[in-house]
Amino acid sequence: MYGMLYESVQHYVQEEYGVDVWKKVCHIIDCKHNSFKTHQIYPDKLMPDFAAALSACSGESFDFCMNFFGKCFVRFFSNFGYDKMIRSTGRYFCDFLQSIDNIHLIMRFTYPKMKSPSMQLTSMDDKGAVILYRSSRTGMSKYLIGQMTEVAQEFYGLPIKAYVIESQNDISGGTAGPIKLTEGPLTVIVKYRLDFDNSEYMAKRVNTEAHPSQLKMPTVKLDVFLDLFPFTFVLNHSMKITHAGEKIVETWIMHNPGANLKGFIGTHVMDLFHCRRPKDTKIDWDTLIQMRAVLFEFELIRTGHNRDAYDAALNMDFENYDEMDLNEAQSMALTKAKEFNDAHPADAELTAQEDEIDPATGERRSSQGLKSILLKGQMFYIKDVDSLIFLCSPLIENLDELHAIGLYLNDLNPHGLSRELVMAGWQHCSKLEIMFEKEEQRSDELEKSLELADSWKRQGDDLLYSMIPRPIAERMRNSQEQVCQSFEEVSVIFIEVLNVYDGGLNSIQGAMMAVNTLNKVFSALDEEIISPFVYKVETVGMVYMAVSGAPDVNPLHAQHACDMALRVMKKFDPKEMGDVALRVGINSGPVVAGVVGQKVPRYCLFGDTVNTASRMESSSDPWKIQLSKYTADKVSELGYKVVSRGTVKVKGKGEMETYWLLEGPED
Ligand code: HEM
Ligand SMILES: Nc1nc2c(ncn2[C@@H]2O[C@H](COP(=O)(O)OP(=O)(O)OP(=O)(O)O)[C@@H](O)[C@H]2O)c(=O)[nH]1
Repeated sequence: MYGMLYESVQHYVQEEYGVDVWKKVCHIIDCKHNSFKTHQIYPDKLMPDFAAALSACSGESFDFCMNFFGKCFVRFFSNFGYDKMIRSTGRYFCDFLQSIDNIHLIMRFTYPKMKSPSMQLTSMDDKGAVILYRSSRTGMSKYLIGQMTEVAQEFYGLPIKAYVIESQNDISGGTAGPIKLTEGPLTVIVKYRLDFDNSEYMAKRVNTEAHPSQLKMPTVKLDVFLDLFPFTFVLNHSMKITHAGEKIVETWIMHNPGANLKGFIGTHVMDLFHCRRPKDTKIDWDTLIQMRAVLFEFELIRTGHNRDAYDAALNMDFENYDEMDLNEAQSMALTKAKEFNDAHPADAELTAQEDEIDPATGERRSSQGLKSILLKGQMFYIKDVDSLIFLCSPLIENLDELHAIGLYLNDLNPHGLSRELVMAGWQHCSKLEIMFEKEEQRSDELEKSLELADSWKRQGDDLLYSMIPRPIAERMRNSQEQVCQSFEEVSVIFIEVLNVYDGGLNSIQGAMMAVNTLNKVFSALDEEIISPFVYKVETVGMVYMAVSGAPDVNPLHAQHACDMALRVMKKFDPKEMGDVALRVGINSGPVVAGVVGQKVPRYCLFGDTVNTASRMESSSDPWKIQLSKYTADKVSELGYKVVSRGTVKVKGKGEMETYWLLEGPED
């Protein structure tokens, strides 16, 4: 179903129930769409699913929610100016009720893949009317009640009471069944009674029927009608075609090469046509008499198509002909007809061919993959001949379709609007195509720039998170607050790379070498940073600083710091490092952490714990891990092997008892 219907639901649920309820509804049905595009098609089942979810959130019934959604749609489509179209259907609500089908028909250019429902006004009286609704969707019957109620109130100031009097295949509640194109559409039929004050409209109708001008008109010969409407046909009580306009007969011959020219007149209408709209209508005298106010669409059944064959067939009698007299085109027509009948023996008697609906486009496609002609019009009863005449025009959307049917503009009656429709459709389509292409291009460009923005954002985030821990950065982004946090206890690790710079080489070469070595070692250390257990704080010169227990509080910070130090030592083989060596120091204790600086902001740690950890490193030995007593005590209880180094004179700290970390509990 087109996104416009879901846009209206999202808009008004948010407006009337709040954004949080809408989010909850989407969460309940696991709807991933943040918004809906008007002209994009979404699954039908979303509508009843939204209703069921809103019913669960609001406590209203499912039917109430579907009814509410129908009202939302009517309020919403005014944004597109469609309200003008509703108001222009007629003075009275009944005029509107007779035009709903036509509204959808007109909309088919804007919504080319629409599978719209059909609605017929089957009877009316002073106190209201009866509407017959047909759809290939289940679960929408209360949606329509909401729409009709809102249109009556909004556009006609008319309170109505609408209720279902009969229904087939409709389910209120639960999820709409999918439209099963392969097994033929599931047909939902619902008959509604609409109670409202219809007396004024009925009074007006009576006047119209008895209007003096109607009574004085002289009778008109049927041929005049058939000239004025060359695609028209006349039906008798048994639904056989008794008369027909010349263009419809010509088109029928063209589309049915080899058919008996006399096969059109006298044949049952349903042997020659499919009734496309209203869907699944029983074609018999009583029904058509009742539905004279309804717009019908009949599609000509075709068994093939060949313009030349048509020309030839026009001048030959397939019943009796002499092979010798045939001209080239006629023998081709004959051959074509024979080939076709041989290839389609079942179709030879012109049985109705089940044209598929192409699921992708929703278009009518006959077996030859070409379009069939669609006639749209109304049934009128002609008392003088006690027959029904189907006054119609071909519904042709554009020049391509006109050609595909084998017709020309001159075949269309000039006084009708068919020609304008074709040209407008063609211009409209070509304009629409241009607009759609532009729109498509714009949305592709938008898609690309969004992707680019996304990747820049990711790169920016990666850069930011390399300077500031992600949770801190997100806190700062959300609240713009300056982040400064104290931690009761963390473990700070300092690792220094010794003898990187070889003074023997000239300064540039030596520096290049140093940078390469440093980069290799620091990258290897980066691999041992396992978030959220250990966080890299910074590198200053040859010194690499990390912390466990901040920004993510972690009671096992001492173990994680020691584990990282032990992993680092195992990562390097002193024999392969030449003069280069590593020296590690760890200390635990309280720190304050915060982001400092506007340009290139840094996440820094402050406090004596840091200074002491640095001293543990600077007073350590190459390839050794020196722990403060506090850290050593914490980890030795957990199986880590430490050995006292005795007391060490530490700058700024005086005499300190320190420990070497030898191995972890698993080593
Ligand atoms: C005037 C503007 C209108 C527009 C542009 C419009 C357009 C549409 C569209 C695009 C759909 C979705 C069909 C699909 O995706 O296959 C739809 C469905 C529907 N429309 Fe309209 N419509 C309009 C007026 C109305 C009115 C006034 C009514 C009834 C009072 C109505 C009754 C329905 C119903 C019941 C459906 C649900 C589909 C179904 O039951 O199968 N529409 N319409
Ligand atoms: N990389 C790094 N080193 C730090 C940090 N805080 C303290 N240190 C080092 O820890 C050592 C001890 O710091 P302090 O006790 O303040 O001594 P200082 O007088 O500032 O520094 P010295 O000149 O080394 O004595 C110093 O070598 C500092 O450079 C820090 O946030 N990052």
